[in-house]
Amino acid sequence: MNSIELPADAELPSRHPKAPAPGTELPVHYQRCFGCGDVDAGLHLKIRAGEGLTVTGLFQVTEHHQGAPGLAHGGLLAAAFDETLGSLNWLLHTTTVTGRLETDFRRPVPVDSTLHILAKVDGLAGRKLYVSAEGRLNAVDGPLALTARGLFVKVGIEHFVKHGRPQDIAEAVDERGFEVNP
Ligand SMILES: CCCCCCCC/C=C\CCCCCCCC(=O)SCCNC(=O)CCNC(=O)[C@H](O)C(C)(C)COP(=O)(O)OP(=O)(O)OC[C@H]1O[C@@H](n2cnc3c(N)ncnc32)[C@H](O)[C@@H]1OP(=O)(O)O
Repeated sequence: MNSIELPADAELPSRHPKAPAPGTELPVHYQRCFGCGDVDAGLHLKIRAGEGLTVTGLFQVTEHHQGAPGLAHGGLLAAAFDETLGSLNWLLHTTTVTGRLETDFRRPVPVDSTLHILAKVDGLAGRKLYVSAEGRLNAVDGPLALTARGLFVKVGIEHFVKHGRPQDIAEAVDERGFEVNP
């Protein structure tokens, strides 16, 4: 498939009336999520609702996240973007999964950096949610390290029930009654 281009018929969706207020730290959507959950080797992302259709993510890069010596692994950086972009769901009260994610690595990210990620919704066309993000080193206006564009696709809860491992689905149901955006 081709690069992600916002189609001409895409529209900016509305912020859901019950979206978390700007500045609110978003809840963990699933305790065993690699991106935001309580997973030893996970990313432990802290994500907050922003103004409008934006969220901000903080990724503290540790020695456990290396690819090259002293530098963050590119796949983990892409994962941090995937999670932060996915969290835009909280603002729309939708459930989407990543269809396509393009990541541009513009500057190395050293261990001990804090990556400041700003993600936004660019448009919705049918089930396709177009999103983008940038990541800066150590400050919201720090050096630009990564940019990304994503295409997320709306799915129903049955997507997870059908494809997920049964014991994990059961655990997720116990955790939050399968309410995606309570
Ligand atoms: C208790 C748990 C509940 C969880 C709830 C979460 C919400 C909570 C809030 C916050 C959480 C944040 C969590 C973020 C975590 C990070 C996100 C992830 O890691 S997601 C996992 C990785 N992704 C996948 O596993 C998808 C695997 N792929 C699929 O399942 C399918 O391919 C899917 C659903 C993406 C599409 O399949 P189709 O059969 O439903 O639909 P078709 O017709 O193929 O696509 C729909 C449209 O999208 C386009 N499309 C699909 N994939 C595309 C691609 N790769 N590139 C371009 N276009 C694509 C198609 O061309 C089509 O477009 P046209 O409507 O015809 O115009």
